[in-house]
Amino acid sequence: MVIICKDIQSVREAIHKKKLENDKPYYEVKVSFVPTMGYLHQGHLSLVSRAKQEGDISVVSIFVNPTQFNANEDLSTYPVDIENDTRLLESVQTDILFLPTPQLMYPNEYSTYVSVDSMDQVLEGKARPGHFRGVATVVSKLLNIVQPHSLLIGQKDAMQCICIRRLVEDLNFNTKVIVCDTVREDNGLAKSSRNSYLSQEEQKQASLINETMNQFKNNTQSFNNRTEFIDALTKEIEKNPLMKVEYISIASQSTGLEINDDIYPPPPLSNLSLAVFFQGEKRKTRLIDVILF
Ligand SMILES: Nc1ncnc2c1ncn2[C@@H]1O[C@H](COP(=O)(O)OP(=O)(O)OP(=O)(O)O)[C@@H](O)[C@H]1O
Ligand SMILES: CC(C)(CO)[C@@H](O)C(=O)[O-]
Ligand code: BAL
Repeated sequence: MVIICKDIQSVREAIHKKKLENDKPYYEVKVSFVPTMGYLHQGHLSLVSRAKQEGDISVVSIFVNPTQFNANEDLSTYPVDIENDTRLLESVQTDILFLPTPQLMYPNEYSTYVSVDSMDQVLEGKARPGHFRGVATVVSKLLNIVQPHSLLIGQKDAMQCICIRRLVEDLNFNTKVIVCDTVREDNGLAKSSRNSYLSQEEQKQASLINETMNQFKNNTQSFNNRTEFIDALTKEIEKNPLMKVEYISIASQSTGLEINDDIYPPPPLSNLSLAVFFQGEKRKTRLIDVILF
């Protein structure tokens, strides 16, 4: 059974007890941590499986972090299903689930924020002002609470990975950051909690995003420069009238900053990432994806 902890003291005690119960000497027992916003899917579970390989105690948090949402984003409607999440976490033998409330994480007098300044320059940071400040703040708090040896995050959120790596290095957290591959549907659509906003038919249409990204990545020689590449990819995706490209980025995998215009084709291992608004029948959904050149 997964141990469910709703406050900071109890999650620290649960980790301490698990360390004592382990056959290894206390200071050799390793804790792996997977922070999430819940409504779990196979992408999240792949991180937990990796966490179990990396450490002796697996801790997952579910917290829909208000500070990383803008006023016009979907904080109030973000999908929640703690019962099903708990079942899924038990199916992969998670040891501890931390379930804080907004009031616990941000009490009334709360006033400290962590900003990774370089994230203001990356396209995802410009598109979501304040978002990475919220991510960096909550991840710092969670790392201080759980004090894990390793932190497992998903490559799908490529700019978030850059933000968290920078944060961990700059603030000397004693934690190894492990970035895990994106888990996809059979048709290539990256698994995401927000896919639940789309119908099955809409998800099928959304899978064209990844298919088109891969086609373009394999055809860089058909374009003279990066502007032509990005314009053509935008046009191709927007052939579907339900899809509107927010941005397409060709960026360094380590900084998230755009690769210089005169460097074309993009160097191996740079990121091709994007955000697309999908106007579904029920609502508009912001989808992101990333592949490597
Ligand atoms: N398809 C996926 N494959 C691997 N990891 C993933 C995938 N989707 C999300 N993750 C990772 O799981 C962690 C928690 O993410 P989160 O709870 O926001 O899920 P999400 O599906 O990305 O949600 P959203 O739809 O809101 O973007 C993050 O490190 C994220 O990168
Ligand atoms: C890392 C994270 C849990 C911080 O709230 C969130 O941004 C997410 O789920 O990717
Ligand atoms: N996985 C990303 C969380 C967010 O979009 O806020």
